[in-house]
Amino acid sequence: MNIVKVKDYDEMSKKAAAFIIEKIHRNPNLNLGLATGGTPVGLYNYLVKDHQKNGTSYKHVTSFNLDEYIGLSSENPNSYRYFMDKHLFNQIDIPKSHTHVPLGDTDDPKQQCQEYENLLTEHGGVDLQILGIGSNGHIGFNEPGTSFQSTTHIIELTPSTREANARFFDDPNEVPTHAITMGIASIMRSKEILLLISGKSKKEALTQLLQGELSENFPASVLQAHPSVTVIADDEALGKS
Ligand SMILES: O=P(O)(O)OC[C@H]1O[C@](O)(CO)[C@@H](O)[C@@H]1O
Repeated sequence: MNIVKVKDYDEMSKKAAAFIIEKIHRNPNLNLGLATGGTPVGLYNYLVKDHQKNGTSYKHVTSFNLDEYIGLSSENPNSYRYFMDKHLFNQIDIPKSHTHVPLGDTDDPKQQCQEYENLLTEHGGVDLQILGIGSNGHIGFNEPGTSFQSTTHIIELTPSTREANARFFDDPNEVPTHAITMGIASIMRSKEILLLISGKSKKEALTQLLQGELSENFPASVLQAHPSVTVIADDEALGKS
């Protein structure tokens, strides 16, 4: 794992944006894996600024998001489709038809998982996957105990994840109990991974990622076995401030 140490959230976001922009310039047809949550918001702001100022184009990029809450439609402001449209897709020139987020309000979530996994395979997989990490080590919504062999699947969110994500909802009881997430095996098939970690609340997770054993009880530990992972971590996550 290549560890890039930065001062703070802003520097992490800027570095991550530069990393992605360079990949898109090299390969305008990039298959880009995207994450939601608080961590990548600053990164997306920098991608938008760069698109407006320097004209980096996403016309030929295809995107795949990691996950979506079950039961939330794309019009629901808490859905990850809505989040992505708002923070990134509506502000750059990526064709909407090139953007993929699992459908959360489908009648058949199991079928949706299979279709999403097939879509990934049909497109030849993800070239560069952006990841955040939960305090309990989740990547995507793969909670502790998820099989390293898992492909896109339905997951029951842990109380700690629902509690952490309640900050985005008006009422904590509205946080969905289940989500569709790319599996660990789906994530591991990405050719390259960029993991962003910021803030004191992620310090233990980062320590465990770097020093802990490879275990399904800490999903992010699987990244130790991936050949091309870059981690951008700030001082607070590194325990330096
Ligand atoms: O960035 P946050 O909000 O701390 O969330 C951590 C991770 O958990 C998730 O919310 C679950 O998908 C991811 O989007 C994110 O990478």
